[in-house]
Amino acid sequence: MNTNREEVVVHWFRHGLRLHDNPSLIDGLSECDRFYPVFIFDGEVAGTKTAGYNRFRFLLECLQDLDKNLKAAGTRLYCFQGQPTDILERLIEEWGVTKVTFEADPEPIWQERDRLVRELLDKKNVQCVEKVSHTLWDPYEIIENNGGSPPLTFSLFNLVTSTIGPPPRPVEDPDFTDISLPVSQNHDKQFGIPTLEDLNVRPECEEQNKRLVEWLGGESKALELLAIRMKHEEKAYENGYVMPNQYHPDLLSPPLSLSAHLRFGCLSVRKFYWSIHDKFEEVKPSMGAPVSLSAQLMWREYFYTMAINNINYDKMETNPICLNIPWYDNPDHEEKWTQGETGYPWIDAIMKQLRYEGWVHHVARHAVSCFLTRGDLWLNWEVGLKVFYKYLLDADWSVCAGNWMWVSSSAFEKVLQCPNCFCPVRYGKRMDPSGEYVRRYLPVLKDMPLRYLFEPWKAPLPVQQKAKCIVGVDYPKPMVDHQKASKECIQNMKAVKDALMGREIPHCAPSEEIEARRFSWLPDHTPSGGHCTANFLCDGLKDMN
Ligand SMILES: Cc1cc2nc3c(=O)[nH]c(=O)nc-3n(C[C@H](O)[C@H](O)[C@H](O)COP(=O)(O)OP(=O)(O)OC[C@H]3O[C@@H](n4cnc5c(N)ncnc54)[C@H](O)[C@@H]3O)c2cc1C
Repeated sequence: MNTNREEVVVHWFRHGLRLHDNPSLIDGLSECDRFYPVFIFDGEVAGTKTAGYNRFRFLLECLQDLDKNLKAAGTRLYCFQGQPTDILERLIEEWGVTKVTFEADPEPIWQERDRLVRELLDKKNVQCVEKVSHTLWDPYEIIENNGGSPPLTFSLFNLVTSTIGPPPRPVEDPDFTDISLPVSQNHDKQFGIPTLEDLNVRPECEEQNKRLVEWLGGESKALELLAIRMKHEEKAYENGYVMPNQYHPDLLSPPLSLSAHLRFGCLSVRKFYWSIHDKFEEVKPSMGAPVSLSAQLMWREYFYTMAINNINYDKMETNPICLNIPWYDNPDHEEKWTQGETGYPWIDAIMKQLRYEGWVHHVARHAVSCFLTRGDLWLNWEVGLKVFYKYLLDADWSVCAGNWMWVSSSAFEKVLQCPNCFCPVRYGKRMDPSGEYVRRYLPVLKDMPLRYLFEPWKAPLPVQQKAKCIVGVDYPKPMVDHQKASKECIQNMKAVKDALMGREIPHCAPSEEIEARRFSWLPDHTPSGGHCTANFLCDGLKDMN
């Protein structure tokens, strides 16, 4: 403890909305006399610039839960609105702040904000402590260990991280004892968490208020879900497989995903990683964890690392790792895709679930992103990215852009080698064999017989009449003919590929085909566990080589 001056610490929450495994918070509480936890709404923090209603609501739930947990520890969350430099400058004067701590925000879109804050703190002679805990490793350390640039392939990425060693284990829980935690009588009025109304955020559609699947933000919920998820993982390991959420895609049950909680940092990614690894060791002692055990978390890490020095990572034209593909410009098609009015029930159900609830399964994301880009509509992936940024609860600037570039063949694959696209009819039938998912999100088709559910335009008129759903009146006709559209896309892709022939492009890529198949979820099995011949794929470039 510094005996000469009172140590007054502000811990500035941005992401990392949790008390557990929070190294910068722990640092703030060590040698501290007076402590204030702060959150600043600056119009951008934690992705609020692009967030729609559901993600905003989720963020406020995270803050309410954080406030509740801080209250139990004897303090409260102090919320402000304004520019971080202005707010912090004011707090330095008013509270006599001597130290500011925060979790490093690894994405380049936050770098200018944090540079300005560091500059201010330096000028004011206030200590600044920033620690990495939103990712498993420090992305800069990975780049340094790869000779100064991000590893271009996923296998190289894994190799480099293995030379660094396993990620750090979670740190201890914070201890607030013997620290002055001032809270004013008027706290809620002065520093309370704003409501959605205060922030002028309203639902985009009425279904958002009667969601079928309830996603709740916050550390308490995240830890509860983690415990459920670990039981699910344990069962999978006992049955001889890993990555259960991907292995048996379940579109209907209550969600077991933690991606939104990871995105806001109300669950520590290191806690998740070590929970999985320790559980595997417990179930299969001395077997050695397979690489695939936490491969999904490694992809998250990979995309963060690839993006950290690339401010144009979410763009096509100015992004050095992204191929410039001459996509079509068709606002009418963009709108139909966005609204879930393509006339393909599998695609439309996914787009509705995305807008109503904010989360859709990985296979569903693949289906709609492939349909928008290289599969059918030949529209720029940036269009889809914007929609995902708005509606996805887990929308991460770098992870989302990375996945879009991948699916659209713009990066992260051996240049344009992806031979397949998904058939929006057969893929739907395969993933939703009972049709329950489509019926849940498209009630207009609830009485359509299963035989026609995924292609209702083929139903004879009396069948449509009986189902009270006339195609072209109650439900749209298909906006494109998939057979024709996908052939056109393949021709377009071939033209792009020919134009690139012989040019050396520094390109990010998976290590090999198995990995690409795993990433795209081109499975060997069906949701019900049976064998899958992958007949939902349309052959593409491989036929043309
Ligand atoms: C077009 C498109 C956009 C996507 N945008 C996002 C996004 O903005 N944010 C996001 O977290 N995921 C995104 N994903 C990846 C993936 O769909 C979700 O992470 C996954 O569906 C979350 O489900 P889960 O938690 O059950 O995954 P699990 O299989 O349980 O994986 C555990 C965690 O690993 C991470 N992860 C899993 N798959 C991926 C992946 N392909 N890339 C990077 N990280 C992954 C997530 O944090 C996830 O919670 C996107 C995928 C596609 C095809």
